[in-house]
Amino acid sequence: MKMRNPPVNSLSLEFLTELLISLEKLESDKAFHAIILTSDCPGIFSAGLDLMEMCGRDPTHYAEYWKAVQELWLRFYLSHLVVISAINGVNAAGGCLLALSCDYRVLADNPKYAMGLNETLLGIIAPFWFKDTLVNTVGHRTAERALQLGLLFPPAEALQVGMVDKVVPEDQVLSAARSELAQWLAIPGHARQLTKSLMRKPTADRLLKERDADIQNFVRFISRDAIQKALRVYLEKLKQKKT
Ligand SMILES: CC/C=C\C/C=C\C/C=C\CCC/C=C/C(=O)SCCNC(=O)CCNC(=O)[C@H](O)C(C)(C)COP(=O)(O)OP(=O)(O)OC[C@H]1O[C@@H](n2cnc3c(N)ncnc32)[C@H](O)[C@@H]1OP(=O)(O)O
Repeated sequence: MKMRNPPVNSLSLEFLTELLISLEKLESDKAFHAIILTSDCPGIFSAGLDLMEMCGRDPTHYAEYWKAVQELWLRFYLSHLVVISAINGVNAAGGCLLALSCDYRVLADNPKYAMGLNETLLGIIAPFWFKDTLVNTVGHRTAERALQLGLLFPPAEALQVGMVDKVVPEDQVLSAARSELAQWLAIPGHARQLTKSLMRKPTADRLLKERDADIQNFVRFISRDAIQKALRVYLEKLKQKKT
């Protein structure tokens, strides 16, 4: 699955919906057993959630958007397919969440390709299920520091803290993901799937039990004047970077 939403693969409502539909199609076709998730945007895996979806819109839109974000995470996190990410670019916040929801992560060795949950740098916070997904991957202490500081880890550090499983030269990221896949596909499918569910269901259930409350929290939080201002300032900084 090659993500293509130029220029930065931001996860707009439309793009989230496309990803969901693609995932559902693959999952319902018995011929498919695995996905390699990668990017078609040079140097960028994903810039995360689309800030334009969270800025200057009305509460109904925020609620619809957040429901789609939840849905995408739940579907990827609990997918019965083997999902491996071949991370071939910078990968921020919501994009990093997507990679963390995969079964295995290969990152291209380029110092520009940092990844992490950097929400605090924008003046927002990573929701509890983003946090849980990170804790499940790197452990509590590393997650606590990374989340508070909004750290984006370059490849060597991402490997060291366990955010990714392998770092390879840029031109080998897909072939490394394919080689890894062979090992996962050699395991009897039902045993692997049940084990994945055993490991992940408690985390997913936390959100499933509070889905509506989580949407309301998000809408309340993102609608605050101070948060809207912080997002506008961040977007402005991104634009000014060019001049
Ligand atoms: C008490 C509280 C209770 C409950 C709380 C409940 C909920 C919590 C609340 C909120 C949770 C929200 C969680 C949010 C998750 C996210 O994912 S936020 C997004 C974070 N992403 C980033 O910080 C990355 C930002 N982008 C970049 O750093 C860079 O763009 C890049 C390194 C990815 C690429 O750099 P360049 O190649 O140099 O490209 P440009 O920077 O010039 O960008 C091109 C173009 O794209 C626009 N853009 C970039 N990122 C985004 C984005 N995420 N969304 C929308 N648009 C983006 C950028 O502005 C440029 O636009 P133009 O200038 O060309 O118009």
